Amino acid sequence: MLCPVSTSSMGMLPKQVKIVEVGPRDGLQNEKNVVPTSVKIKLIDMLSEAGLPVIEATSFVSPKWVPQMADHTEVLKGIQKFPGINYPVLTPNLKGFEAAVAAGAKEVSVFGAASELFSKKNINCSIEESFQRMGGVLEAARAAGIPVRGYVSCVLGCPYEGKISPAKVAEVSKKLYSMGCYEISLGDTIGVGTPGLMKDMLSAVMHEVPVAALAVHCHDTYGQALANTLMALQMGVSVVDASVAGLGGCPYAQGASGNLATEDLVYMLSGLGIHTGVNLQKLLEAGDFICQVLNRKTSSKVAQASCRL
Ligand SMILES: CC(C)(COP(=O)([O-])OP(=O)([O-])OC[C@H]1O[C@@H](n2cnc3c(N)ncnc32)[C@H](O)[C@@H]1OP(=O)([O-])[O-])[C@@H](O)C(=O)NCCC(=O)NCCSC(=O)C[C@@](C)(O)CC(=O)[O-]
Repeated sequence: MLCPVSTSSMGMLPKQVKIVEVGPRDGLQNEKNVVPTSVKIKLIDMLSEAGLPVIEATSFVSPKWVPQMADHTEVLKGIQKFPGINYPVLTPNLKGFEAAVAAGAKEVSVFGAASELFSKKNINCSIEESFQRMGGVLEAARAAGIPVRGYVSCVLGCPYEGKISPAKVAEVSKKLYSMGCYEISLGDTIGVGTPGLMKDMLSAVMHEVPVAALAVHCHDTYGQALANTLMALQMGVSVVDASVAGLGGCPYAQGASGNLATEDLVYMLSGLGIHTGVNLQKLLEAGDFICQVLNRKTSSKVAQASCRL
């Protein structure tokens, strides 16, 4: 069993971090070969066993756009629902929301972007039009008593527009928060950010949205995901998205690679004395399971190191 070495003081850090596991959705949506539904269900059940408090199970998007998520209903209905664990799903529009609710979803996420071009590529509409669409989902969710999380993509850079201004990220985040999203997840979709950029972006967003309602969602393309996450934690963020084995990538974000590996995040947080409630050993087993099925080497450094022990 791995034992992270504890550090002494790291300045202001949260005592507890909520990890949002996005592997079954963000991690698998970009896979070329169809991942069997039974494998997705087993992965989610193993992640539940590992104690992740939130597991994003699937997405109710158009199967023409993301074929890998076409089995959303079977996945959501097939998983074991552990008490105290949330299983949110992505819903881009009312059609997706209604299908998600019919399949038993108790929480949904809407997703927008701070980049016009990315918005167009990912959801086929402008940022302004996306507010209308998300507004429809939020209204229906409010009536049904379903909490909604909001994603903002490209917060530290866009594959099509390049640099994105912190002011634009703050504007989109403020809008989603004011429309009723209880939490805003800030996505470095293509993993180009560095801690300095994270600090500037978060400083701008925190003027508009309370830090308690913010989460970070870092991809690791340039190996910066853990450093960027630590910067966010030092600024008071206490919700972090991560993906088992570092799987991930958005099919509509050129150059996007895997997310921050959940195993690496748990190891770091444990070493900092920050509570997550996650059992690292069971998480490693879940990562090992999905990597074997996908015939893929894990991207988690902690998982790689644990194999050598
Ligand atoms: C939003 C749309 C649907 C617009 O797509 P569109 O083509 O503009 O939509 P439409 O309303 O014209 O519909 C086209 C067809 O799709 C169907 N359709 C329409 N909606 C649904 C639905 N919900 N479920 C099932 N089917 C649907 C609809 O019925 C119709 O079918 P047809 O008449 O041609 O047979 C499309 O662009 C889409 O599904 N995009 C999703 C893309 C996606 O999933 N991207 C990855 C997730 S975001 C991400 O990964 C980033 C994140 C969150 O992780 C954070 C980060 O890292 O930055």
